[in-house]
Amino acid sequence: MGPTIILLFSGKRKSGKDYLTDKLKGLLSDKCQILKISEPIKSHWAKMKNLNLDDLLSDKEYKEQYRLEMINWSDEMREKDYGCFCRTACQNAPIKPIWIVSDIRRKTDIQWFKENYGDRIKAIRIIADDETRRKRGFEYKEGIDNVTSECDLDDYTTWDLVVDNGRNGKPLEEQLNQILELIKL
Ligand SMILES: Nc1ncnc2c1ncn2[C@@H]1O[C@H](COP(=O)(O)OP(=O)(O)O)[C@@H](O)[C@H]1O
Ligand SMILES: C[C@@](O)(CCOP(=O)(O)OP(=O)(O)O)CC(=O)O
Repeated sequence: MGPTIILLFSGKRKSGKDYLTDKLKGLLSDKCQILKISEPIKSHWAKMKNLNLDDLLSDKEYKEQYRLEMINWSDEMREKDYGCFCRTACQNAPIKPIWIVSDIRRKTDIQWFKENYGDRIKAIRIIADDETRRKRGFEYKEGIDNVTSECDLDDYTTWDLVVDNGRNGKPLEEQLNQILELIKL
């Protein structure tokens, strides 16, 4: 059976993917499950390097030390099987009416979900101005912020919804209601 709708969230570092999806989870409660494509990547890295997985999964600075090597390793894996991390994230997920995937980063992520879940998916882009991102702790890094991991969806145009979570954004409640409207369609 699987979920009836899958919300795919994409956005640059510190745009607010985890923030908004956590708030959404608070509204949808046990009708939804948050999935992270980065979870299997970070689990592998935590095991390989004996790292703290909870800290890797948090928004702490800790994960930034390992981001580049996780990007490079995971890109090598995707070369062989572009949906490997999407598949792992989904196969471990409990079946709920709504899945929220909080960290879509590549066109191949969207491609895999379209191939496997068809018209049940809704793609949502979260944007935030650089000043706001910087206030949230973002620092531009060459080799991180100018590569596929952060840029592959910059030219993707067929979003079901774009949410501005920056200084020009609507109040949080309005942002969340826009997303909930997608679920009703
Ligand atoms: N609208 C907002 N209001 C207040 N704090 C926010 C908002 N959006 C994001 N944040 C905070 O900014 C930081 C980065 O947000 P996060 O969701 O972790 O970004 P991302 O997952 O896109 O990297 C977090 O500390 C989060 O709590
Ligand atoms: C190797 C990664 O999966 C690490 C992703 O870590 P997070 O999902 O924690 O990133 P942000 O929340 O945007 O800061 C990125 C990738 O290219 O797959």
